[in-house]
Amino acid sequence: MIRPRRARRNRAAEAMAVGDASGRELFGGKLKPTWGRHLHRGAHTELSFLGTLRRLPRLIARSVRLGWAADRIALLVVAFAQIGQGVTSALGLVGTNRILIELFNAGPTPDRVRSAAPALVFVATMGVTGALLRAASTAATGRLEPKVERFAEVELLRRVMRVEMATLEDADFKRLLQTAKWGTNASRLMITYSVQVVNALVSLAAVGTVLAVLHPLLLPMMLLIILPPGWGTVRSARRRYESVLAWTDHGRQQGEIVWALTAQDTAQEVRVHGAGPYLLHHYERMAAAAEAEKERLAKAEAGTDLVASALSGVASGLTYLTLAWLLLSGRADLATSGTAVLAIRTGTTSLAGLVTGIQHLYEQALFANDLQEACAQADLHAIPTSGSTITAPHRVRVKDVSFTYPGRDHKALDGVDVTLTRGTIVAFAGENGSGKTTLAKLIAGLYRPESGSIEWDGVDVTDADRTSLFDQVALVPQDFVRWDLTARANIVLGRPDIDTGPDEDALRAACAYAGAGPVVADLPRGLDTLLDRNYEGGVELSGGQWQAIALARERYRRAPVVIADEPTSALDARKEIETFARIRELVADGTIVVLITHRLASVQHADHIYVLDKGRIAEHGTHHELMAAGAIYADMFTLQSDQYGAHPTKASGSGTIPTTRTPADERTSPNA
Ligand SMILES: Nc1ncnc2c1ncn2[C@@H]1O[C@H](COP(=O)(O)OP(=O)(O)OP(=O)(O)O)[C@@H](O)[C@H]1O
Repeated sequence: MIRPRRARRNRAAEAMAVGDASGRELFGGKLKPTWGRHLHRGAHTELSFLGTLRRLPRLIARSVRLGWAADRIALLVVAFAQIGQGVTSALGLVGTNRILIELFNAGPTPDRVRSAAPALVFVATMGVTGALLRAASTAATGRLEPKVERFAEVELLRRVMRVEMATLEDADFKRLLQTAKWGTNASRLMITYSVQVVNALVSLAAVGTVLAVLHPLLLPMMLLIILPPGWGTVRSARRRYESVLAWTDHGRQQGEIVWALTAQDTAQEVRVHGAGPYLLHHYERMAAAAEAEKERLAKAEAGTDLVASALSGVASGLTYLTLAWLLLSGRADLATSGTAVLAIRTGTTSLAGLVTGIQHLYEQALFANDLQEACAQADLHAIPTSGSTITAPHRVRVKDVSFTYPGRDHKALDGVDVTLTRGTIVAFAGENGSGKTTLAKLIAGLYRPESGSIEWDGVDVTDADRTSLFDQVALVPQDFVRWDLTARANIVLGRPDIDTGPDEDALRAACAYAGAGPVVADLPRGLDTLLDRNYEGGVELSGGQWQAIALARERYRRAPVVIADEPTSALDARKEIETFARIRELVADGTIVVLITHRLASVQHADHIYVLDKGRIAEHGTHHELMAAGAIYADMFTLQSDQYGAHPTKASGSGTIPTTRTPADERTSPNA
């Protein structure tokens, strides 16, 4: 049964309304990302054909600049080959015209063919030259494109690597960076589309010149015939993009549901709470809507194509009628008309290439602009690499420092004063979120104080060459990196040396120090084992084993300031005690150790303890002094030791977890 048209339309509208309702219920509407390659997708559809044309010179100039920076020779070859192709194409048409003139002359056929022969050879030569130039252009473009992409990518990476942490955490910069990453591919595509556009322009110029020379009326005629298909191409392309965009927004919602139904994170609730059938029900409604939307837009596109083809056909008919009139009225000869038909066909193909080329070029340029903007922003917020040089410090002073994270309204640090002295352990204690890690990051030079100053032997960090500061610091951060690389690379990344490669002796010593020896010995390929089980031959380490590797990395770095933030959180009791003992040994050679841990049994051996509370230093002193004060630290310590069934008196301060005695212990332990 054939349904009436209106009924079919209603069915599609109904399916879309139902799908939209599902989308609104689950996601509040269509999912339009504000990042990445989706941001500018289809942006050219908002631009008129003339608007795009106006932007053309700037877009081409941009590609030329990129190409020039990446590979000048390849760029020159492409330019030469493109112009050459235009010239050969024009000369080919002139030659064709000559052949036709000779062939349409009066006289016996063999004579006419003979006199057309030189022109035939000439046209063939132009054809071969054009083919050679096309090949040269293809080869040079193939060489240029990846270089442009690499050039753009390396430019971005080099800058982002050096940007201040605070900038990296800024929401606007993050968004810009997401889109800019697509700019590297866009830079390559800009070359492709620029070549396409230049090729079409040169070809159109060549055809136009030949036609104008043949007969003044032929040039406007060519415009008449090529404009309708040009308009049709713009409209069709716009429709296609709209279709893709509409489908993509629906598809994205479906993608989210597919993920939710198959992911491990959601598996429990999908099963126990009955979330599975509910989500699948909405998935099916959305799928039906997406299909209806696709169908509707496909029909609209077909209609546009039909109108464009009809217009093009009418224009062609008019043009051929005009040609016939020129011919019959003696205003043009048969050879000129034949050449004009050939030229117009070439011109039509070129125009279609020009239109799509410009559209793509414009879209890619938006991504490339973001890349340029991200590079400029990164330069603006780059970590300074000039200024006073910082060397192994005797004293680091944090003076009245305050700091607020980007996008946060409360201070993470508020008027903090801390002193670190050579050959001592300084511990930061305090509740979760009190500011310990933030303070350590500021000391490591990862953030700049909002107010106050941090001085390394009197040199204000703000005026210093920050790379020289980083050189003095080794980190065992709370969230240390588990590089998906070999065990060797994981340790060597503590102080990578591009020129000399890994120091094997130091590597072994670092493993021994960190207790990573048995971990490495158990690995199938020892230090060369890949620590990523997603790949063949790769293994996954336990949390404690990873922590040993991170500690080995810190040791391999051998820096005069060591910042250890919860360095034993994943270790068992024995390894924890051993690790703290080794960390304490570091001070013997003058190292400054900043220790952050909630395990107060280990903190008690520090030379000085700073207790943070809501971003402020609430109290500080030795373990003994703080226990005697009977405030925050004493409460925390007593709470922890109570868990082990021991009740140290506030003044005695002896922990229940046995520790190894070190020179630092001798200086600070109340039991010494
Ligand atoms: N990258 C960040 N961006 C925004 N806010 C942050 C960031 N890191 C920490 N904060 C906030 O700054 C404050 C201090 O955090 P910090 O990590 O320094 O505390 P902490 O004492 O080390 O905590 P914990 O004991 O849990 O490790 C907290 O309010 C935290 O939410």
